[in-house]
Amino acid sequence: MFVNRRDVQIQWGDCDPANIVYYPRYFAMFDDSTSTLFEVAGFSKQDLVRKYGLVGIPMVDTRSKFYIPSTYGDWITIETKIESIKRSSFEVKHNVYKGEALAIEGFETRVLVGRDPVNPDKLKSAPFPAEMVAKFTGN
Ligand SMILES: CC(C)(COP(=O)(O)OP(=O)(O)OC[C@H]1O[C@@H](n2cnc3c(N)ncnc32)[C@H](O)[C@@H]1OP(=O)(O)O)[C@@H](O)C(=O)NCCC(=O)NCCSC(=O)c1ccc(O)cc1
Repeated sequence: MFVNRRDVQIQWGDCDPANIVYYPRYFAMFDDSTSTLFEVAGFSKQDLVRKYGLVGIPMVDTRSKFYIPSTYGDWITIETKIESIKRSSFEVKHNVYKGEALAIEGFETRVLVGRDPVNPDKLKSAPFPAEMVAKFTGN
């Protein structure tokens, strides 16, 4: 299974008056982590558009579980992987570590989409290309 890890330093502007990270900031970090996962796996946004004729990977379901708070100056490590792929939809898992400790779990269901051939103003789910499945899952 393909995994990407990135270290993120919490900034002053990420925090609320209680000096802990305001939770929507984690969702923005998770979005960056999913984009980075695709990029590092060799599927940049430009590749999705130009090579595969896709438009993007919109979110259809997401949630998180928060165990340990962080504040400005802290470093966290976000570990991201695709846990499963169906036809066009896939499950992304983010594990956030503070040192060795699991601080947050993030869950996403996303869908690979292209333009609807009938109405190009609309998005339409698209099957996962086999080479992308192989890279992310090892199958
Ligand atoms: C994504 C869609 C275009 C797919 O619609 P359709 O083309 O009609 O496909 P379907 O309804 O058949 O569903 C396709 C698959 O998604 C699955 N699906 C659809 N909705 C859901 C939900 N809510 N949960 C779980 N799975 C779902 C469905 O089971 C199908 O699975 P597969 O068997 O693996 O193919 C449509 O569901 C949609 O527009 N949903 C709203 C998406 C949205 O507004 N999200 C929030 C903002 S987008 C965003 O944040 C973003 C991030 C990154 C980007 O690059 C782009 C956008």
